[in-house]
Amino acid sequence: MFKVLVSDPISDLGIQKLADAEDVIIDKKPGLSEDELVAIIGEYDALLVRSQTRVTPRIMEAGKQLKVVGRAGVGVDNIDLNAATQRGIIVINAPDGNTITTCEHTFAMIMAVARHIPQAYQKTVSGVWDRKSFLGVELRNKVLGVMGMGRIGSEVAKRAKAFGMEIWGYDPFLTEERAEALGIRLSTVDDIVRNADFMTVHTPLTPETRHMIGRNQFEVMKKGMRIVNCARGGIIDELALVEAIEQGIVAGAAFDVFEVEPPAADHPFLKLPQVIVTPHLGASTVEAQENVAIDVSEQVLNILRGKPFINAVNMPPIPANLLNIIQPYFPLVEKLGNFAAQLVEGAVEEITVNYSGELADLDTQPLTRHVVRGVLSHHLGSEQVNVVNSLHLAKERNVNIVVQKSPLSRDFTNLVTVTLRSKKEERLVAGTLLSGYGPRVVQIDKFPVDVAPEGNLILVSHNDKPGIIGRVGTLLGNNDVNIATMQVGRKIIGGAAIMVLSVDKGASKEVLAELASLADLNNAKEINLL
Ligand SMILES: NC(=O)c1ccc[n+]([C@@H]2O[C@H](COP(=O)([O-])OP(=O)(O)OC[C@H]3O[C@@H](n4cnc5c(N)ncnc54)[C@H](O)[C@@H]3O)[C@@H](O)[C@H]2O)c1
Ligand SMILES: O=C(O)[C@H](O)COP(=O)(O)O
Repeated sequence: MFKVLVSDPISDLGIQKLADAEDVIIDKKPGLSEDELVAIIGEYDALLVRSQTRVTPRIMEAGKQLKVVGRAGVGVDNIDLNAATQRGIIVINAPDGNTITTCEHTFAMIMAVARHIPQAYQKTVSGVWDRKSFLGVELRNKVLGVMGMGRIGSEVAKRAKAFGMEIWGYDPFLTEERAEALGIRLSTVDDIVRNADFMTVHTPLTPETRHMIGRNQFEVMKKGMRIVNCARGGIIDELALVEAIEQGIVAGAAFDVFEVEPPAADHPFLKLPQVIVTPHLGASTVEAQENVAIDVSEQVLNILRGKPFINAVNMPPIPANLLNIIQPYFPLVEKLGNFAAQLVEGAVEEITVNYSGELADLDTQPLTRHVVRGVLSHHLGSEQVNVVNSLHLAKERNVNIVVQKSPLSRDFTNLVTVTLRSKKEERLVAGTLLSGYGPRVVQIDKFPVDVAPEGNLILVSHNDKPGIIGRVGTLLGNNDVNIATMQVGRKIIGGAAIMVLSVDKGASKEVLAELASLADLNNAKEINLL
């Protein structure tokens, strides 16, 4: 049974599928402090949050069973991604579910700041009929600067065009072609602050975007600018904005998000009549909350059940078409890594993965993560290592990872070769996915073999001499070790050879030692690939 803790208010309808799953128990405990979370998180496999819960390193540390933190929304700045990656905790978000809702809120803010709607409402309900103080401006023919042309920024731009606005956009990934397709002008931050009548920010908060609109920008800003922030507090320097309002540079501002949330009671935004505020409501619609909760629940369920998932933010995304091709290789390559790790003597210093054949043309990084997981889990345990932290753990241990690609594969359509180098030796295991037969190990060191990488295997290195197979079989039989299959590989008659036996149950250390002491037998090793 998987236990899931929901620590923020998340749509009940959205998490219904998770709640209905027969292998999941959900506990809803919104509003817990960090200490309270630390005290209970140890019993949970998954944590579902919105933006309120700060998922700190302490919480991750205490979450000994925690496999996934699901963010029902976009921003993950409340989750310590480094701590999650180090512990192999997958962090996923729901990036698409609240795009339109947040775009619509942004537009509501643009309209409200253009027409003083909240201020006028307040005065009217207080009994004052004031038709003079709230002269607004039209949106038509005004320049709207959009910083960040991602999901929300692009939707805002589309709607602004319908209002007859001219859109100037800035985004490091915005190309001339895309700008043209969107019908907007590709600009810079400087162009926008100098020329726009309205400006709206839709970037994440990063070291680069923190205070991207600050004193320097306000100094050169077009007088009478109206500014909207429905993205993240801190993209616009709040104190510099207050100064710019007081100096008459900025005519109005609409903020949904703040550098510190909730803002202190004496925050100048709450006093200035030119500033309108909402309490981080950008994503707060019935539809968006259902969407993000459904998206995140589905992925959390996939992760808990060991199925493929999308939207992990602490590992690169795998496009669906690539995933379809490489997913069947995940178990194979992980087993190759694990096989090689059990073969090699001494601490692994380098893992070389060679992809040949059709795989060589693809992005193989997800496969490499699985290979490394297979290698490291031999010593660190499969619970400790997963595809999120495998590369990180290898780097931490100074294990060098080399990836090679050879488009031509002589005997197989696809071949993955894993070579492990330690101070003592270098060992190689290669495998392929054979249509109709599944994963096969087709080479061990220099010897061609054909072995299914599963269960208990005994690997014997010996000299190719008559009678060896019989002696090995008799010894194992006498010790109640039943041989299911046997493969012998050699390069030349009478030379060095290997024997790979799949056995129904593992052999004891004593039996392996006895095997190794047989005449013409050099080594016997058990490989466990359960
Ligand atoms: N107020 C809310 O409730 C609410 C709801 C949803 C999203 N958000 C926030 O809105 C923001 C945008 O969300 P999104 O879904 O559109 O994200 P997105 O990832 O689709 O878009 C962000 C864009 O910002 C761009 N960017 C990054 N650095 C930049 C820089 N220095 N200058 C200009 N552009 C830069 C990226 O290239 C990207 O295209 C995020 O901060 C998100 O957390 C807020
Ligand atoms: O990043 C987001 O998705 C928004 O900021 C929404 O946050 P919320 O889920 O706390 O409303």
